[in-house]
Amino acid sequence: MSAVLSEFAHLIGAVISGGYIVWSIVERVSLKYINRDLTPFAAYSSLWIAVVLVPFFIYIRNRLYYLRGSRMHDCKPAKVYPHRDPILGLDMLFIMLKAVREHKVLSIWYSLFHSIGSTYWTLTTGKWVLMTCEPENIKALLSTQFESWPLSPIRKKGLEEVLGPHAIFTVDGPEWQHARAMIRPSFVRRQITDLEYMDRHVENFLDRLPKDSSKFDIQELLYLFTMDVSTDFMFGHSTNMLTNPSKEALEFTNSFDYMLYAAATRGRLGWLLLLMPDKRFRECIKVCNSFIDRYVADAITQDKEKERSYVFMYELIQSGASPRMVRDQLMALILGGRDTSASTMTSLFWILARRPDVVKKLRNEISDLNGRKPTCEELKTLKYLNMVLKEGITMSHFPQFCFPRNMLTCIVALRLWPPLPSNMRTSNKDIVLPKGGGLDGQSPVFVPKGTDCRFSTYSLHRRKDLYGEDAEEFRPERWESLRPSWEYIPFSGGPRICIGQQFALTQMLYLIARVLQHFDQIKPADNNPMLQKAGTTISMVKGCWIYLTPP
Ligand code: HEM
Repeated sequence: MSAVLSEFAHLIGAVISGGYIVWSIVERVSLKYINRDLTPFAAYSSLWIAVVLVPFFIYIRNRLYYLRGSRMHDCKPAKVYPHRDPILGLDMLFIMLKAVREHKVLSIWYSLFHSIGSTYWTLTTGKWVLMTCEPENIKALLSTQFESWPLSPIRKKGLEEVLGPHAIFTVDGPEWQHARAMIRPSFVRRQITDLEYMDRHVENFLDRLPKDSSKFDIQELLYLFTMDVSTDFMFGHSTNMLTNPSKEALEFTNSFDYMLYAAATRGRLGWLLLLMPDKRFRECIKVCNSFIDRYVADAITQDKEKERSYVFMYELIQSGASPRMVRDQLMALILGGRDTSASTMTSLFWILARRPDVVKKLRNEISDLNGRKPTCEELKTLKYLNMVLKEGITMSHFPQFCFPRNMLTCIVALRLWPPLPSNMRTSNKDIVLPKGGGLDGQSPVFVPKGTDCRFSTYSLHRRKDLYGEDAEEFRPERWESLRPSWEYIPFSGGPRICIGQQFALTQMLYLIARVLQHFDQIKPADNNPMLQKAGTTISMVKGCWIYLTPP
Protein backbone atom coordinates (compact mmCIF):
# COMPACT_ATOMS: atom_id res chain seq x y z
CA MET A 1 0.00 0.00 0.00
CA SER A 2 2.75 2.42 0.98
CA ALA A 3 4.58 1.52 -2.24
CA VAL A 4 1.48 2.39 -4.25
CA LEU A 5 1.10 5.69 -2.36
CA SER A 6 4.72 6.61 -2.92
CA GLU A 7 4.44 5.79 -6.65
CA PHE A 8 1.31 7.92 -6.76
CA ALA A 9 3.00 10.86 -5.00
CA HIS A 10 5.93 10.45 -7.34
CA LEU A 11 3.59 10.60 -10.35
CA ILE A 12 1.72 13.65 -9.05
CA GLY A 13 5.04 15.41 -8.36
CA ALA A 14 6.28 14.66 -11.86
CA VAL A 15 3.05 15.85 -13.49
CA ILE A 16 2.84 19.08 -11.46
CA SER A 17 6.47 20.13 -11.80
CA GLY A 18 6.76 18.93 -15.41
CA GLY A 19 3.49 20.67 -16.33
CA TYR A 20 4.59 23.89 -14.65
CA ILE A 21 7.92 23.90 -16.46
CA VAL A 22 6.27 23.32 -19.88
CA TRP A 23 3.62 25.95 -19.18
CA SER A 24 6.25 28.53 -18.16
CA ILE A 25 8.26 27.91 -21.30
CA VAL A 26 5.17 28.12 -23.57
CA GLU A 27 4.10 31.40 -21.90
CA ARG A 28 7.60 32.88 -22.42
CA VAL A 29 7.67 31.85 -26.06
CA SER A 30 4.20 33.18 -26.80
CA LEU A 31 4.99 36.48 -25.07
CA LYS A 32 8.12 36.87 -27.13
CA TYR A 33 6.76 35.88 -30.57
CA ILE A 34 3.07 36.82 -30.53
CA ASN A 35 3.24 39.30 -27.68
CA ARG A 36 0.32 37.73 -25.89
CA ASP A 37 -0.28 35.76 -22.67
CA LEU A 38 -1.92 32.41 -23.31
CA THR A 39 -3.56 31.99 -19.90
CA PRO A 40 -5.15 34.39 -17.40
CA PHE A 41 -2.58 33.31 -14.77
CA ALA A 42 0.43 34.03 -16.96
CA ALA A 43 1.92 36.24 -14.26
CA TYR A 44 2.57 33.11 -12.18
CA SER A 45 4.64 31.45 -14.88
CA SER A 46 8.28 31.95 -14.13
CA LEU A 47 11.30 30.18 -15.54
CA TRP A 48 13.11 30.85 -12.28
CA ILE A 49 10.51 28.96 -10.31
CA ALA A 50 10.76 26.24 -12.93
CA VAL A 51 14.53 26.05 -12.42
CA VAL A 52 14.02 25.70 -8.67
CA LEU A 53 11.29 23.12 -9.15
CA VAL A 54 13.51 20.71 -11.04
CA PRO A 55 15.98 20.00 -8.23
CA PHE A 56 13.13 20.07 -5.73
CA PHE A 57 11.25 17.50 -7.73
CA ILE A 58 14.37 15.35 -8.13
CA TYR A 59 14.96 15.57 -4.39
CA ILE A 60 11.40 14.47 -3.54
CA ARG A 61 11.49 11.75 -6.14
CA ASN A 62 14.79 10.32 -4.83
CA ARG A 63 13.66 10.54 -1.24
CA LEU A 64 10.46 8.67 -1.94
CA TYR A 65 12.31 6.08 -3.97
CA TYR A 66 14.76 5.56 -1.13
CA LEU A 67 12.08 5.27 1.55
CA ARG A 68 10.05 2.90 -0.56
CA GLY A 69 13.14 0.78 -1.34
CA SER A 70 14.01 0.69 2.35
CA ARG A 71 10.54 -0.54 3.25
CA MET A 72 10.41 -3.11 0.50
CA HIS A 73 13.76 -4.63 1.49
CA ASP A 74 13.23 -4.50 5.26
CA CYS A 75 15.93 -1.88 5.64
CA LYS A 76 16.12 1.21 7.80
CA PRO A 77 17.35 4.56 6.50
CA ALA A 78 20.96 5.36 7.34
CA LYS A 79 21.85 8.54 9.22
CA VAL A 80 22.33 11.72 7.23
CA TYR A 81 24.97 14.43 7.63
CA PRO A 82 23.08 17.55 8.83
CA HIS A 83 23.62 19.72 5.75
CA ARG A 84 22.96 23.44 5.78
CA ASP A 85 22.50 23.25 2.05
CA PRO A 86 20.22 20.23 1.60
CA ILE A 87 20.03 20.58 -2.21
CA LEU A 88 23.64 20.68 -3.41
CA GLY A 89 25.51 20.04 -0.17
CA LEU A 90 27.80 22.99 -0.89
CA ASP A 91 28.46 23.33 2.85
CA MET A 92 30.23 19.96 2.75
CA LEU A 93 32.10 20.97 -0.39
CA PHE A 94 33.44 24.06 1.38
CA ILE A 95 34.39 22.01 4.46
CA MET A 96 36.28 19.59 2.25
CA LEU A 97 38.00 22.31 0.23
CA LYS A 98 39.14 23.95 3.47
CA ALA A 99 40.28 20.55 4.75
CA VAL A 100 42.26 19.99 1.55
CA ARG A 101 43.94 23.39 2.00
CA GLU A 102 44.76 22.62 5.63
CA HIS A 103 45.65 18.98 4.93
CA LYS A 104 43.01 17.69 7.28
CA VAL A 105 40.83 15.61 4.95
CA LEU A 106 41.65 12.32 6.68
CA SER A 107 41.02 13.58 10.18
CA ILE A 108 37.75 15.27 9.13
CA TRP A 109 36.46 12.00 7.67
CA TYR A 110 37.55 10.23 10.82
CA SER A 111 35.80 12.68 13.11
CA LEU A 112 32.62 12.63 11.00
CA PHE A 113 32.43 8.86 11.29
CA HIS A 114 33.08 9.23 14.98
CA SER A 115 30.30 11.77 15.51
CA ILE A 116 27.64 10.54 13.04
CA GLY A 117 28.22 6.79 12.83
CA SER A 118 30.13 4.31 10.73
CA THR A 119 27.72 4.63 7.79
CA TYR A 120 25.96 7.85 6.78
CA TRP A 121 24.69 9.80 3.79
CA THR A 122 26.23 13.05 2.63
CA LEU A 123 25.55 15.33 -0.33
CA THR A 124 28.40 16.01 -2.71
CA THR A 125 27.64 18.66 -5.31
CA GLY A 126 24.02 17.58 -5.49
CA LYS A 127 24.59 13.83 -5.35
CA TRP A 128 23.96 11.63 -2.34
CA VAL A 129 27.02 9.58 -1.40
CA LEU A 130 27.01 6.80 1.17
CA MET A 131 30.07 7.01 3.42
CA THR A 132 31.10 3.91 5.32
CA CYS A 133 33.88 2.41 7.41
CA GLU A 134 31.89 -0.70 8.27
CA PRO A 135 33.80 -3.96 7.60
CA GLU A 136 30.65 -5.85 6.57
CA ASN A 137 29.73 -3.19 4.04
CA ILE A 138 33.26 -3.07 2.67
CA LYS A 139 33.26 -6.83 2.31
CA ALA A 140 30.00 -6.59 0.38
CA LEU A 141 31.36 -3.87 -1.92
CA LEU A 142 34.63 -5.61 -2.65
CA SER A 143 33.69 -9.25 -2.49
CA THR A 144 30.23 -10.67 -1.88
CA GLN A 145 28.45 -8.06 -4.06
CA PHE A 146 31.46 -7.48 -6.30
CA GLU A 147 29.50 -7.66 -9.59
CA SER A 148 27.05 -5.00 -8.40
CA TRP A 149 29.72 -2.49 -7.38
CA PRO A 150 31.87 -1.46 -10.35
CA LEU A 151 34.36 1.41 -10.20
CA SER A 152 32.79 4.80 -9.78
CA PRO A 153 32.39 6.80 -13.02
CA ILE A 154 34.16 9.76 -11.35
CA ARG A 155 37.25 7.69 -10.69
CA LYS A 156 37.09 6.09 -14.12
CA LYS A 157 36.85 9.45 -15.82
CA GLY A 158 39.59 10.99 -13.70
CA LEU A 159 42.01 8.11 -14.09
CA GLU A 160 41.18 7.47 -17.73
CA GLU A 161 42.55 10.90 -18.49
CA VAL A 162 45.91 10.02 -17.02
CA LEU A 163 46.23 6.26 -17.41
CA GLY A 164 44.25 5.67 -20.58
CA PRO A 165 41.04 3.73 -21.24
CA HIS A 166 42.50 0.21 -20.99
CA ALA A 167 44.44 0.52 -17.73
CA ILE A 168 43.56 -2.05 -15.07
CA PHE A 169 42.57 0.78 -12.72
CA THR A 170 39.97 2.18 -15.12
CA VAL A 171 38.16 -0.88 -16.46
CA ASP A 172 35.47 -3.22 -15.17
CA GLY A 173 33.88 -6.49 -16.24
CA PRO A 174 35.46 -8.59 -18.97
CA GLU A 175 37.98 -5.89 -19.87
CA TRP A 176 39.23 -5.81 -16.27
CA GLN A 177 39.35 -9.63 -16.16
CA HIS A 178 41.43 -9.56 -19.33
CA ALA A 179 43.83 -6.92 -17.97
CA ARG A 180 44.19 -8.74 -14.64
CA ALA A 181 44.76 -12.09 -16.36
CA MET A 182 47.45 -10.48 -18.50
CA ILE A 183 49.26 -8.89 -15.56
CA ARG A 184 48.81 -11.58 -12.93
CA PRO A 185 51.22 -14.25 -14.27
CA SER A 186 54.00 -11.67 -14.39
CA PHE A 187 53.77 -11.14 -10.67
CA VAL A 188 53.69 -14.83 -9.93
CA ARG A 189 56.43 -15.80 -12.40
CA ARG A 190 58.75 -13.15 -11.20
CA GLN A 191 58.18 -14.53 -7.72
CA ILE A 192 58.59 -10.95 -6.56
CA THR A 193 61.62 -12.15 -4.74
CA ASP A 194 64.36 -11.16 -7.15
CA LEU A 195 66.25 -9.24 -4.53
CA GLU A 196 69.27 -9.01 -6.80
CA TYR A 197 67.80 -6.42 -9.10
CA MET A 198 66.14 -4.64 -6.17
CA ASP A 199 69.49 -4.56 -4.41
CA ARG A 200 71.04 -2.24 -7.03
CA HIS A 201 68.45 0.39 -6.20
CA VAL A 202 68.68 -0.18 -2.46
CA GLU A 203 72.43 0.34 -2.69
CA ASN A 204 71.86 3.57 -4.61
CA PHE A 205 69.45 4.60 -1.88
CA LEU A 206 71.95 3.81 0.88
CA ASP A 207 74.60 5.82 -0.98
CA ARG A 208 72.36 8.86 -0.90
CA LEU A 209 71.83 8.71 2.87
CA PRO A 210 74.02 11.20 4.78
CA LYS A 211 76.61 9.37 6.87
CA ASP A 212 77.48 12.39 9.01
CA SER A 213 74.17 12.40 10.89
CA SER A 214 73.01 15.53 9.11
CA LYS A 215 69.30 16.03 8.65
CA PHE A 216 67.62 15.15 5.36
CA ASP A 217 64.20 14.47 3.86
CA ILE A 218 63.81 10.72 3.51
CA GLN A 219 60.44 11.07 1.77
CA GLU A 220 62.07 12.67 -1.25
CA LEU A 221 64.59 9.85 -1.56
CA LEU A 222 61.95 7.17 -1.08
CA TYR A 223 59.88 8.51 -3.97
CA LEU A 224 63.00 8.54 -6.16
CA PHE A 225 63.81 4.99 -5.05
CA THR A 226 60.35 3.59 -5.85
CA MET A 227 60.33 5.40 -9.21
CA ASP A 228 63.66 3.77 -10.08
CA VAL A 229 62.48 0.33 -8.97
CA SER A 230 59.12 0.63 -10.76
CA THR A 231 60.55 1.78 -14.07
CA ASP A 232 63.28 -0.86 -13.92
CA PHE A 233 60.70 -3.56 -13.24
CA MET A 234 58.32 -2.26 -15.92
CA PHE A 235 60.58 -1.14 -18.81
CA GLY A 236 63.87 -2.76 -18.01
CA HIS A 237 65.23 0.80 -17.92
CA SER A 238 65.38 2.61 -14.63
CA THR A 239 64.85 6.34 -14.45
CA ASN A 240 67.96 6.36 -12.21
CA MET A 241 66.53 9.24 -10.24
CA LEU A 242 68.80 8.40 -7.31
CA THR A 243 71.99 8.49 -9.33
CA ASN A 244 72.10 10.11 -12.71
CA PRO A 245 68.66 10.91 -14.13
CA SER A 246 68.43 11.92 -17.79
CA LYS A 247 66.60 15.12 -18.71
CA GLU A 248 63.68 13.00 -19.98
CA ALA A 249 63.54 10.96 -16.77
CA LEU A 250 63.43 14.13 -14.70
CA GLU A 251 60.72 15.58 -16.88
CA PHE A 252 58.74 12.32 -16.73
CA THR A 253 58.99 12.10 -12.93
CA ASN A 254 57.95 15.71 -12.40
CA SER A 255 55.09 15.44 -14.86
CA PHE A 256 53.95 12.16 -13.30
CA ASP A 257 53.83 13.80 -9.88
CA TYR A 258 51.83 16.78 -11.06
CA MET A 259 49.52 14.64 -13.15
CA LEU A 260 48.56 12.46 -10.19
CA TYR A 261 48.10 15.39 -7.86
CA ALA A 262 45.87 17.19 -10.37
CA ALA A 263 43.90 14.00 -11.14
CA ALA A 264 43.08 13.54 -7.45
CA THR A 265 41.95 17.15 -7.07
CA ARG A 266 39.86 16.97 -10.22
CA GLY A 267 38.29 13.72 -9.00
CA ARG A 268 37.16 15.49 -5.85
CA LEU A 269 35.66 18.43 -7.71
CA GLY A 270 33.42 16.33 -9.98
CA TRP A 271 31.50 18.43 -12.48
CA LEU A 272 32.96 21.63 -11.00
CA LEU A 273 36.23 20.85 -12.78
CA LEU A 274 34.58 21.99 -16.00
CA LEU A 275 35.04 25.49 -14.59
CA MET A 276 38.74 24.95 -14.02
CA PRO A 277 40.61 23.90 -17.14
CA ASP A 278 44.21 22.95 -16.34
CA LYS A 279 46.67 23.36 -19.21
CA ARG A 280 49.63 22.04 -17.27
CA PHE A 281 47.73 18.84 -16.49
CA ARG A 282 47.28 18.14 -20.23
CA GLU A 283 50.92 18.88 -20.94
CA CYS A 284 52.08 16.52 -18.19
CA ILE A 285 49.94 13.72 -19.59
CA LYS A 286 51.58 14.22 -22.99
CA VAL A 287 55.07 14.12 -21.48
CA CYS A 288 54.36 10.87 -19.61
CA ASN A 289 52.72 9.21 -22.59
CA SER A 290 55.53 10.01 -24.95
CA PHE A 291 58.15 8.89 -22.41
CA ILE A 292 56.53 5.46 -22.16
CA ASP A 293 55.65 5.22 -25.87
CA ARG A 294 59.32 5.60 -26.72
CA TYR A 295 60.24 2.53 -24.68
CA VAL A 296 57.31 0.52 -26.02
CA ALA A 297 58.11 1.40 -29.65
CA ASP A 298 61.75 0.62 -29.03
CA ALA A 299 60.91 -2.78 -27.58
CA ILE A 300 58.53 -3.63 -30.42
CA THR A 301 60.61 -2.47 -33.37
CA GLN A 302 64.06 -3.49 -32.29
CA ASP A 303 63.09 -6.77 -30.66
CA LYS A 304 66.01 -6.13 -28.35
CA GLU A 305 67.99 -8.75 -26.54
CA LYS A 306 66.65 -8.56 -23.03
CA GLU A 307 69.12 -7.26 -20.57
CA ARG A 308 67.43 -9.07 -17.71
CA SER A 309 65.57 -12.34 -17.55
CA TYR A 310 62.33 -10.55 -16.83
CA VAL A 311 60.89 -7.24 -17.93
CA PHE A 312 57.20 -6.62 -17.47
CA MET A 313 56.85 -4.64 -20.72
CA TYR A 314 58.31 -7.47 -22.86
CA GLU A 315 55.94 -9.93 -21.26
CA LEU A 316 52.99 -7.71 -22.15
CA ILE A 317 54.18 -7.25 -25.73
CA GLN A 318 54.68 -10.98 -26.12
CA SER A 319 51.16 -11.62 -24.84
CA GLY A 320 49.94 -9.82 -27.97
CA ALA A 321 48.81 -6.59 -26.29
CA SER A 322 48.61 -3.53 -28.53
CA PRO A 323 51.10 -0.67 -27.91
CA ARG A 324 48.26 1.42 -26.43
CA MET A 325 47.27 -1.42 -24.12
CA VAL A 326 50.90 -1.84 -23.05
CA ARG A 327 51.24 1.86 -22.31
CA ASP A 328 48.04 1.98 -20.28
CA GLN A 329 49.07 -0.98 -18.11
CA LEU A 330 52.57 0.41 -17.61
CA MET A 331 51.15 3.73 -16.44
CA ALA A 332 48.78 1.90 -14.10
CA LEU A 333 51.53 -0.18 -12.58
CA ILE A 334 53.80 2.78 -12.01
CA LEU A 335 50.88 4.54 -10.34
CA GLY A 336 50.01 1.43 -8.31
CA GLY A 337 53.55 0.61 -7.35
CA ARG A 338 55.47 3.78 -6.83
CA ASP A 339 53.61 6.14 -4.54
CA THR A 340 51.98 3.47 -2.41
CA SER A 341 55.26 1.92 -1.30
CA ALA A 342 57.00 5.28 -0.94
CA SER A 343 54.11 6.61 1.12
CA THR A 344 54.10 3.60 3.46
CA MET A 345 57.85 3.73 4.01
CA THR A 346 57.74 7.48 4.64
CA SER A 347 55.10 7.05 7.35
CA LEU A 348 57.11 4.22 8.76
CA PHE A 349 60.36 6.22 8.99
CA TRP A 350 58.45 9.12 10.50
CA ILE A 351 57.23 6.93 13.34
CA LEU A 352 60.51 5.00 13.70
CA ALA A 353 62.25 8.33 14.23
CA ARG A 354 59.93 8.83 17.20
CA ARG A 355 60.05 5.28 18.54
CA PRO A 356 63.61 4.26 19.45
CA ASP A 357 62.22 1.22 21.30
CA VAL A 358 60.84 -0.19 18.04
CA VAL A 359 64.08 0.56 16.17
CA LYS A 360 66.00 -1.32 18.84
CA LYS A 361 63.78 -4.38 18.55
CA LEU A 362 64.02 -4.35 14.79
CA ARG A 363 67.81 -4.05 14.89
CA ASN A 364 67.92 -7.03 17.24
CA GLU A 365 65.97 -9.13 14.80
CA ILE A 366 68.15 -8.13 11.92
CA SER A 367 71.38 -8.66 13.82
CA ASP A 368 70.94 -12.40 13.19
CA LEU A 369 72.13 -11.69 9.66
CA ASN A 370 75.51 -10.46 10.94
CA GLY A 371 75.42 -7.56 8.54
CA ARG A 372 74.96 -9.80 5.46
CA LYS A 373 72.45 -8.79 2.83
CA PRO A 374 69.40 -10.93 3.48
CA THR A 375 68.47 -13.38 0.76
CA CYS A 376 64.86 -14.06 0.22
CA GLU A 377 65.28 -17.41 1.93
CA GLU A 378 66.87 -15.72 4.91
CA LEU A 379 64.06 -13.25 5.11
CA LYS A 380 61.70 -16.19 5.25
CA THR A 381 63.66 -18.24 7.75
CA LEU A 382 64.17 -15.55 10.36
CA LYS A 383 63.24 -17.08 13.67
CA TYR A 384 60.39 -14.66 14.11
CA LEU A 385 58.73 -15.91 11.00
CA ASN A 386 58.05 -19.23 12.72
CA MET A 387 56.38 -17.37 15.50
CA VAL A 388 54.24 -15.46 13.02
CA LEU A 389 53.28 -18.66 11.25
CA LYS A 390 52.40 -20.20 14.57
CA GLU A 391 50.37 -17.18 15.40
CA GLY A 392 48.88 -17.59 11.93
CA ILE A 393 48.66 -13.97 10.88
CA THR A 394 47.27 -14.78 7.48
CA MET A 395 44.22 -12.83 6.48
CA SER A 396 41.41 -14.66 4.74
CA HIS A 397 41.79 -12.27 1.85
CA PHE A 398 45.60 -12.56 1.75
CA PRO A 399 45.59 -16.20 0.74
CA GLN A 400 49.08 -16.39 -0.65
CA PHE A 401 50.99 -14.52 1.97
CA CYS A 402 52.11 -14.72 5.55
CA PHE A 403 53.95 -11.84 7.08
CA PRO A 404 57.43 -12.43 8.44
CA ARG A 405 57.88 -11.10 11.96
CA ASN A 406 59.85 -8.07 10.95
CA MET A 407 57.16 -7.03 8.51
CA LEU A 408 54.86 -6.43 11.40
CA THR A 409 56.01 -2.86 11.62
CA CYS A 410 55.09 -2.33 7.98
CA ILE A 411 51.71 -3.78 8.73
CA VAL A 412 51.25 -1.31 11.52
CA ALA A 413 52.26 1.54 9.28
CA LEU A 414 49.76 0.29 6.72
CA ARG A 415 47.07 0.25 9.38
CA LEU A 416 47.57 3.75 10.70
CA TRP A 417 48.61 5.37 7.42
CA PRO A 418 47.23 3.31 4.54
CA PRO A 419 48.58 4.97 1.37
CA LEU A 420 45.16 4.67 -0.26
CA PRO A 421 43.09 6.13 2.58
CA SER A 422 39.73 5.82 0.86
CA ASN A 423 38.12 4.34 -2.19
CA MET A 424 34.79 4.40 -3.96
CA ARG A 425 32.45 2.09 -5.85
CA THR A 426 29.09 2.80 -7.56
CA SER A 427 26.09 0.46 -7.46
CA ASN A 428 24.85 -0.74 -10.84
CA LYS A 429 21.48 -1.83 -9.43
CA ASP A 430 19.27 -1.30 -6.37
CA ILE A 431 21.00 -3.19 -3.62
CA VAL A 432 21.11 -3.72 0.15
CA LEU A 433 24.23 -3.27 2.26
CA PRO A 434 24.31 -5.33 5.45
CA LYS A 435 24.84 -2.51 7.96
CA GLY A 436 24.30 1.18 8.56
CA GLY A 437 20.51 1.51 8.79
CA GLY A 438 18.58 2.74 11.82
CA LEU A 439 19.67 4.85 14.74
CA ASP A 440 22.12 2.22 15.96
CA GLY A 441 23.46 1.59 12.42
CA GLN A 442 22.93 -2.15 12.78
CA SER A 443 20.13 -2.65 10.25
CA PRO A 444 20.59 -3.25 6.54
CA VAL A 445 20.57 -0.15 4.41
CA PHE A 446 18.93 0.23 1.00
CA VAL A 447 21.15 1.70 -1.73
CA PRO A 448 19.52 2.82 -5.00
CA LYS A 449 21.15 2.07 -8.34
CA GLY A 450 23.82 4.61 -9.35
CA THR A 451 24.81 5.49 -5.76
CA ASP A 452 28.45 6.24 -4.97
CA CYS A 453 29.66 4.52 -1.83
CA ARG A 454 32.94 5.80 -0.40
CA PHE A 455 34.73 3.66 2.14
CA SER A 456 37.44 5.08 4.34
CA THR A 457 40.26 2.65 5.04
CA TYR A 458 41.95 5.27 7.21
CA SER A 459 38.92 5.57 9.51
CA LEU A 460 38.23 1.82 9.49
CA HIS A 461 41.79 1.06 10.64
CA ARG A 462 41.41 3.47 13.57
CA ARG A 463 38.09 2.26 14.91
CA LYS A 464 38.35 1.86 18.64
CA ASP A 465 35.63 -0.78 18.77
CA LEU A 466 37.74 -2.92 16.41
CA TYR A 467 41.32 -2.16 17.51
CA GLY A 468 40.82 -1.14 21.12
CA GLU A 469 40.96 2.17 22.94
CA ASP A 470 44.58 2.65 21.85
CA ALA A 471 43.65 2.26 18.17
CA GLU A 472 45.39 5.49 17.22
CA GLU A 473 48.62 4.44 18.87
CA PHE A 474 51.54 2.85 17.04
CA ARG A 475 51.87 -0.46 18.87
CA PRO A 476 53.27 -3.27 16.71
CA GLU A 477 52.77 -5.79 19.52
CA ARG A 478 49.00 -5.69 19.05
CA TRP A 479 49.53 -7.86 15.98
CA GLU A 480 50.67 -10.78 18.06
CA SER A 481 47.05 -11.50 18.93
CA LEU A 482 45.11 -9.69 16.21
CA ARG A 483 43.34 -11.75 13.56
CA PRO A 484 41.74 -9.11 11.39
CA SER A 485 39.72 -9.87 8.34
CA TRP A 486 37.77 -7.09 6.65
CA GLU A 487 38.77 -4.74 9.43
CA TYR A 488 42.20 -4.49 7.80
CA ILE A 489 42.30 -3.70 4.10
CA PRO A 490 45.39 -1.65 3.12
CA PHE A 491 45.66 -3.76 -0.03
CA SER A 492 41.89 -3.88 -0.54
CA GLY A 493 40.25 -7.31 -0.78
CA GLY A 494 38.18 -9.58 -2.98
CA PRO A 495 38.80 -10.12 -6.70
CA ARG A 496 40.42 -6.68 -7.15
CA ILE A 497 42.86 -7.09 -4.30
CA CYS A 498 46.22 -5.42 -4.93
CA ILE A 499 48.17 -7.47 -7.41
CA GLY A 500 51.49 -6.09 -6.23
CA GLN A 501 51.22 -6.65 -2.48
CA GLN A 502 53.98 -9.23 -2.28
CA PHE A 503 56.21 -7.15 -4.51
CA ALA A 504 55.56 -4.14 -2.30
CA LEU A 505 56.09 -5.95 0.98
CA THR A 506 59.30 -7.58 -0.19
CA GLN A 507 60.62 -4.26 -1.47
CA MET A 508 59.77 -2.46 1.77
CA LEU A 509 61.09 -5.23 3.98
CA TYR A 510 64.37 -5.40 2.12
CA LEU A 511 64.94 -1.66 2.12
CA ILE A 512 64.10 -1.24 5.79
CA ALA A 513 66.27 -4.19 6.78
CA ARG A 514 69.22 -2.76 4.84
CA VAL A 515 68.81 0.73 6.28
CA LEU A 516 68.68 -0.68 9.79
CA GLN A 517 71.80 -2.70 9.11
CA HIS A 518 73.60 0.55 8.32
CA PHE A 519 72.18 2.87 10.93
CA ASP A 520 71.85 2.54 14.62
CA GLN A 521 69.53 5.38 15.45
CA ILE A 522 66.81 7.30 13.70
CA LYS A 523 65.85 10.67 15.13
CA PRO A 524 63.30 13.26 14.12
CA ALA A 525 64.60 16.58 12.79
CA ASP A 526 61.50 18.46 13.94
CA ASN A 527 58.69 18.18 16.45
CA ASN A 528 55.90 18.87 14.01
CA PRO A 529 52.88 16.60 13.99
CA MET A 530 52.46 14.38 10.95
CA LEU A 531 50.81 16.51 8.27
CA GLN A 532 49.57 14.47 5.33
CA LYS A 533 47.97 15.50 2.10
CA ALA A 534 45.61 13.18 0.31
CA GLY A 535 46.27 12.95 -3.42
CA THR A 536 45.74 9.60 -5.16
CA THR A 537 47.85 8.38 -2.22
CA ILE A 538 48.82 10.15 0.97
CA SER A 539 52.14 11.92 1.36
CA MET A 540 53.72 14.22 3.90
CA VAL A 541 53.22 17.87 3.18
CA LYS A 542 56.60 19.05 4.41
CA GLY A 543 58.52 15.85 3.85
CA CYS A 544 59.90 13.56 6.52
CA TRP A 545 63.05 15.15 7.95
CA ILE A 546 65.20 12.86 10.06
CA TYR A 547 68.75 12.18 11.24
CA LEU A 548 70.33 8.77 10.77
CA THR A 549 73.26 7.79 12.95
CA PRO A 550 75.62 4.99 11.91
CA PRO A 551 76.66 2.54 14.67
C1 HEM B 1 52.31 -0.46 0.10
C2 HEM B 1 52.09 -0.72 -1.15
C3 HEM B 1 50.75 -0.90 -1.81
C4 HEM B 1 49.50 -0.68 -1.32
C5 HEM B 1 49.11 -0.20 0.07
C6 HEM B 1 48.56 -0.99 -2.37
C7 HEM B 1 47.19 -0.90 -2.27
C8 HEM B 1 46.29 -1.23 -3.27
C9 HEM B 1 44.87 -1.12 -3.15
C10 HEM B 1 44.12 -0.60 -1.93
C11 HEM B 1 44.33 -1.53 -4.32
C12 HEM B 1 42.84 -1.59 -4.68
C13 HEM B 1 42.46 -0.41 -5.51
C14 HEM B 1 41.01 -0.50 -5.95
O1 HEM B 1 40.42 -1.55 -6.01
O2 HEM B 1 40.43 0.53 -6.26
C15 HEM B 1 45.42 -1.90 -5.19
C16 HEM B 1 45.26 -2.37 -6.46
C17 HEM B 1 46.30 -2.60 -7.31
N1 HEM B 1 47.64 -2.53 -7.01
FE1 HEM B 1 48.45 -2.06 -5.22
N2 HEM B 1 49.26 -1.37 -3.48
C18 HEM B 1 50.59 -1.34 -3.17
C19 HEM B 1 51.63 -1.65 -4.02
C20 HEM B 1 51.50 -2.08 -5.31
C21 HEM B 1 52.59 -2.40 -6.19
C22 HEM B 1 54.06 -2.37 -5.80
C23 HEM B 1 52.04 -2.71 -7.40
C24 HEM B 1 52.71 -3.10 -8.67
C25 HEM B 1 53.96 -3.07 -8.95
C26 HEM B 1 50.61 -2.60 -7.27
C27 HEM B 1 49.71 -2.84 -8.28
C28 HEM B 1 48.34 -2.80 -8.14
C29 HEM B 1 47.43 -3.09 -9.23
C30 HEM B 1 47.78 -3.41 -10.66
C31 HEM B 1 46.13 -2.97 -8.70
C32 HEM B 1 44.81 -3.12 -9.42
C33 HEM B 1 44.25 -4.51 -9.20
C34 HEM B 1 42.91 -4.70 -9.89
O3 HEM B 1 42.17 -3.73 -10.08
O4 HEM B 1 42.63 -5.83 -10.22
N3 HEM B 1 50.32 -2.21 -5.99
N4 HEM B 1 46.61 -1.70 -4.51
